[in-house]
Amino acid sequence: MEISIVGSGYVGTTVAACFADLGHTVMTIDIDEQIVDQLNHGKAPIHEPELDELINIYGGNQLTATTDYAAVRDTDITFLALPTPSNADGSIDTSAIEASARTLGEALAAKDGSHQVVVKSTVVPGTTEDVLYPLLNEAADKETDQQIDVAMNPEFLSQGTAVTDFQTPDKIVFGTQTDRATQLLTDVFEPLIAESSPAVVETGIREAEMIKYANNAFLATKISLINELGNLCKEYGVDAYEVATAIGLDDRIGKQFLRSGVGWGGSCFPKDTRALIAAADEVNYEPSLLEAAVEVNEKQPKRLLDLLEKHVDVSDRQIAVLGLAFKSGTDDIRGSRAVPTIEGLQERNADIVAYDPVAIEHMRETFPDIDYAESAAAALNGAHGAVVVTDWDEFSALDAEFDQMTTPVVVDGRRVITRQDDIIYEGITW
Ligand SMILES: NC(=O)c1ccc[n+]([C@@H]2O[C@H](COP(=O)([O-])OP(=O)(O)OC[C@H]3O[C@@H](n4cnc5c(N)ncnc54)[C@H](O)[C@@H]3O)[C@@H](O)[C@H]2O)c1
Ligand SMILES: O=c1ccn([C@@H]2O[C@H](COP(=O)(O)OP(=O)(O)O[C@H]3O[C@H](CO)[C@@H](O)[C@H](O)[C@H]3O)[C@@H](O)[C@H]2O)c(=O)[nH]1
Repeated sequence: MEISIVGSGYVGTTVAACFADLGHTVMTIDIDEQIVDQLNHGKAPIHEPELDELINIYGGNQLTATTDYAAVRDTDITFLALPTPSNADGSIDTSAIEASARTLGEALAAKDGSHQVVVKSTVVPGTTEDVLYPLLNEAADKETDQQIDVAMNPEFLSQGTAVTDFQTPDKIVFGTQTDRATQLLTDVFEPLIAESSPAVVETGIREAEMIKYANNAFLATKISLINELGNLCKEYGVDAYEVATAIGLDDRIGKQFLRSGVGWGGSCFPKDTRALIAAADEVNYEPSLLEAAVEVNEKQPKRLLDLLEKHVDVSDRQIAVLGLAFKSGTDDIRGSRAVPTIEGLQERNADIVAYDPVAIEHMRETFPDIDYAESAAAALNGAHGAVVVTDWDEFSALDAEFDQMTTPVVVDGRRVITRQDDIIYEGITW
């Protein structure tokens, strides 16, 4: 099929590459000329395992990029992968997706017949039908029988494993209002369904929008619950990871997302939990549990620093921050727990030396005035203490590097450090 995708960020680029790999011809549209240029030259604009290879194969041929929305007219279906960031009150800022819908509608005015638009962005229930549908159709100004149809197909990929997640999903959700939309989406995903047999959920548009938020709210709350239990375990001298492994054997609980630590970050959990809380406020519902999940999450970086301060006065002392990305496998620092950790260290007047294998350049934009090291070893050399914020594999291999610290105090927020002899080692929940 001929598919267009508007927005070439983490979701848009991954989906574009994977659709091309399924045999479709893909046209991507973005306002950022540099991204467009990179894609056309076979280069991935973001750091994501396996993506470079796919973009290298398809970029510039089966997958082409442009800034011109007119390109959508040559395609059968358009996916919107635009950002939906937080407003100050936590609600979603739909300005980018609304602006895009208007431009898309205007471009589709010159297309004969109807067109299928599918929202992949995370939007609160009602956005697709009540906001985007009218915008698209007002801009397109088509005959009644040629109205642009909308559908919602939420995305569940995780950064760092985006390509694999997209190629082997647990489920695919089609939120539609017409049989034609369901059929078109089935045609798009048919090769993937044949290959990996995911559950296919056919539902309404509002349900699809809510499924995405419910999914993320559940996972974020699950981590906050294990963090709360973990904090309690630590007080009792109990290893939270042993407890988590045992409770995870109960199928009703499940093994995944039970890694306690310095908390959840990323571009989705913080934004989506806040959006759901703000949406609840709109309908006068008080989401106490979600609010508590956020509260627990916000406290974890402080707990990490309190543990550090148990052993070392950080003021005017070199403190190593190991890991800046919000999780391993990505250079994304959005919502990273490294941000409040660094802020807390700054408030305590520490001399921060931070290291991450791929995310330093992004963090430098947020914290231009702290020092960055080229390796974990360099960050640890001479440090009075270290905090581990991201679960990069390479931190597990650290050993003699700790001997180069002035005082070897290591507070692990992710349970990745394996050397624990002859250093002062604290796990956040163990
Ligand atoms: N990042 C994830 O892991 C993930 C996973 C599932 C769902 N989501 C959701 O998907 C959506 C996109 O997220 P993302 O992380 O890919 O965002 P992103 O910020 O990485 O990418 C968005 C892209 O849209 C482009 N853009 C902005 N305005 C535009 C316009 N008017 N026309 C064309 N292009 C425009 C930007 O230049 C950028 O390249 C969000 O709603 C997010 O919540 C994200
Ligand atoms: O047991 C765990 C699992 C994760 N995390 C943290 O939780 C955050 C989010 O991790 P993860 O969910 O793996 O990454 P994301 O890329 O943010 O993916 C989430 O957000 C995406 C955007 O909505 C969804 O599509 C995915 O399904 C959902 O997992 C990270 O800071 C992790 O360190 C923990 O602390 N403990």
